[in-house]
Order: sequence, then structure tokens, then C-alpha cells
Amino acid sequence: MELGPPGGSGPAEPGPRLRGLRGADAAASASSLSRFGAEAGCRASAVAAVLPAGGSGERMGVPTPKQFCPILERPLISYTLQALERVSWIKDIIVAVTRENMETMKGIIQRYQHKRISLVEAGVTRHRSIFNGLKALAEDQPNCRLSKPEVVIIHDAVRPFVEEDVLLKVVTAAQEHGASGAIRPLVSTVISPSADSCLDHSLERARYRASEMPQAFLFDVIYDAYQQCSDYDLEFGTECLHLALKYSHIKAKLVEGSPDLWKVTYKRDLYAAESIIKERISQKVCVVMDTKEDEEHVGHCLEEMLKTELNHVKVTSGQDLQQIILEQCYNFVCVNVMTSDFEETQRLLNMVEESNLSILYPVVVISVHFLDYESVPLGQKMEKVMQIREFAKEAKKRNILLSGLLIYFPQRAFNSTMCYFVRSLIIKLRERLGGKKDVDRHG
Ligand SMILES: Nc1ccn([C@@H]2O[C@H](COP(=O)(O)OP(=O)(O)OP(=O)(O)O)[C@@H](O)[C@H]2O)c(=O)n1
Ligand SMILES: O=C(CO)[C@H](O)[C@H](O)COP(=O)(O)O
Repeated sequence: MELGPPGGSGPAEPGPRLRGLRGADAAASASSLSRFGAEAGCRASAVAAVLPAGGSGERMGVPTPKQFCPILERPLISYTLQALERVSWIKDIIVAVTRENMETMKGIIQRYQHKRISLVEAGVTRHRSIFNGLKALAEDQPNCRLSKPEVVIIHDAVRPFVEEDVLLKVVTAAQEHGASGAIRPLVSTVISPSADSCLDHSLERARYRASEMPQAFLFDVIYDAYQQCSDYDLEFGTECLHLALKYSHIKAKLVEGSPDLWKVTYKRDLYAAESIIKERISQKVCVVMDTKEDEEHVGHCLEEMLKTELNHVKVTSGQDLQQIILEQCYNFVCVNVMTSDFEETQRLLNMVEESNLSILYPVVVISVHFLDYESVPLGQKMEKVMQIREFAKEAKKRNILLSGLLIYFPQRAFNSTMCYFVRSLIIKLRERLGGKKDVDRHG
């Protein structure tokens, strides 16, 4: 294989397409991410990921293994898969699941339309599950369908909040050092108790770190280590970086991870994960105006007003809607000033539907209609706006929560009225997103 010495005990020379990434800034810029994506994409299977998902979740204390526990009605593992799938340069994702959960896993893949996934049978310990995942990528295994990657990421199925930047950091560091893993500062001091449960000694907390996931390895480094390691390691070991050190003599490069990398372990972690997901979804709102003119005049002022409330506000007259949907925005306010019909809202609904966005979470769409009371007879226009009820019923079947809002006001006060209403609306929406299902669907 062109990717460096097979079975070598030292770090292989990075392949030509990845070499350009060496020394990438820790906070890798969006442009370098896409460059990596594009470059890695040129050579199939440069990076693969193995996800151990064969545990029983004893510490969670519920009958369902934690990776299949629902968060906002979707299994935890589906969030982790989504986080990895978003990274286009990860070519294969190997998930290790127990035989008894194989059908459940296939059902999840189908229902949430996960891509690039291969399933292997889990082992009785985490290390054995990971080893099975690696074997699926190794060339020396019979019936190997996948191609051996240059770098393999190992990530727990129960750490759903992994971001592309940390994946890029560990992959880049693995390129250079042979192995790499995310770390976090310790929150408690580590102590060693004696046999009679008295303090034997304690470690100086500032000198130690918690080892988290993701980790990344040159494939040959970690596969060799697993092939050589003892049954004791496979049975009781908890650290892949340690195997790379002990058997392949590679000192892993440690990179600082984000606080959200923690592993869902106890029941309360499911509640924490749910809150993080809600917070993330509700922070992104897109306001769609029905004219370019309004986008320019009012959009800027609206964006400024909303920046204090939200992390991501986008005001558009529709030309970049496709891209906004691709970036997974789940909240839309469709502002109609020109007309009281639903062409624009319908266009948005069609795009949302085509994107399959609402398979993962409910999408909230509020269709706002500003009508000038001096020129438009209320009864006539109300009739049209009331049609929103029918639209809402249909949309709900596809997990799109549509509301309609009619604002009747004098044209001369248009700009300020519109900014005021849309802002109040979005603040209300944010307050209610905690209970997203309760958002009024019929306006
Ligand atoms: N035989 C095993 C055991 C664990 N894992 C996976 O390894 C990851 C991290 O392990 P851990 O948090 O310890 O999961 P569990 O073993 O399920 O939890 P517990 O220790 O509470 O039983 C999880 O994604 C888990 O599914 C695995 O693939 N195969
Ligand atoms: O800690 C780790 C870092 O190496 C691993 O992520 C792993 O989660 C350990 O899992 P376990 O709870 O099975 O020991």
C-alpha cells in the first residue's frame, strides 16, 4: 500500500494528500477543513472510523444498552453516527454491535438514513470490539470488503458531541506521531486507596489528564498492537493509546478536547445530552424574506437585533436556502410582505422535505404575513391565511411544525413594525423550543 511501511513499528510517512495538513493550526480553519475534505476525498479510504457499540451499559442501570437509549426520541448512537457522517473525509464507519442488537442497529441505520456504515460483531470487552472493527479494515483478513485506511479513528458510540475540528486534530497528529488522543483536565484528584480503604497516595492533579475519545492511529500501528497484545490486555485494558505505546512503541500526541466530549455513562448523562442537543438546535434561526429589497433594508437591522439572543441568525431572501438547510438549521421564520399566499413558505417546505432534514428532528416553520390594513380588506385576506391550517396538518405528518401568523398594520410603519414583531416572535420561539413539540402548529 502506498501509505507507509506496513506493520511498521514507527510512524509511517504521511501520504501525499494528507501531508499538506501537517502542523495545521489547532483551531483548524473552515478552509483547511474543506481542503482536507477535498484532498482526502481524492484518495478513497484514507481515513476510517471504528465505533465500539457492544457494551451493556451497566452503570446506566436501565435494561436498554445506553447506546440505544432515546434522546428526543432518537437513539443515542444515531447522534454519534450523524456527527461522524457529517465529516465527508471519513470514508468508512465500522460499528461493533452484539449479535442480539444487530437487527436493532440495522433498523436505526435504515430509519435515520445513515451512510457509509458497516457492522461487525462486538466482542465481550471494549478492546475486543475495537479489534473486531479493525479486522474488518485489515487486508490480511479473509472476506475483507473494505480497503485498509491510512488512519483509523476510534471513537465511543456513546460520545455524541464529537466535532470535525477535534477529529481533524487527532487525525493530523496521528499522521505525524503515529497515534493521538483527546484529553481533558481532571475535575477530581486521583487517589490510590490501600487494601484497608485508607489513603495510600494521591496524584498531583495538575500533572495528569483524563483520556477521552476520539483517538486516531496510523492503521498499521494500532492493528499491530492489537495483534500482539495479551489476553489480559484485551480483557481488562481500557486505553488504546497504551496498547500503541506498549506494543508499537508509539508515544501518542495528546490534543486538548472540548468539554462536550464526555462519555454518556449514567442516567443523568442522558438528560445532559438532551439539554445540549436542544440548546444547539434552538440557537440557529433563519429568517426568509420574500423580497431582496427587504433582506437588504430590514435584514441587516434584524440581524443586529437578534445577535444578542442567538448564536446563528441568518436573514435571506431565499437564494442560499439550500445551503442553510444543508448546514442543518431547524428553525425558519418566513416573512411575507408582498403577498398573503404561501408560495414562499411552500417553497421552503418543499426544500426541507427534499433534504430529509426532519427525519432527525422536528423542523419549526413560522409563516408570517404582514398586511397593510389601509389597502387590504381583512376578510378577504384572512381567508387565504387560514389555509395555513391545512398546510400545517400535512406538514406535521412529515415532522415539520408549521404555524401561521397574520399581522395587520399600517404600511407607513412597516420597517420598525416588522423588526419588532419578528424579534419578539423569535424570542418567544426560543423560550418555547425547550418543549419543541408544544409549539402551536396551527397559528
Ligand atoms: N464489550 C463491549 C463493551 C463496551 N463497548 C463500547 O465501548 C464504549 C465505551 O464503553 P463503556 O462506556 O464502558 O460502555 P459499557 O461497557 O456499555 O458501560 P458500562 O461499563 O457501564 O457497562 C461504549 O460505546 C460501549 O458500547 C463495546 O463495544 N463492547
Ligand atoms: O476512557 C477511555 C479513553 O481511553 C475510553 O474512552 C473508554 O471509554 C473506556 O471505557 P470503559 O468505561 O469501558 O473503561
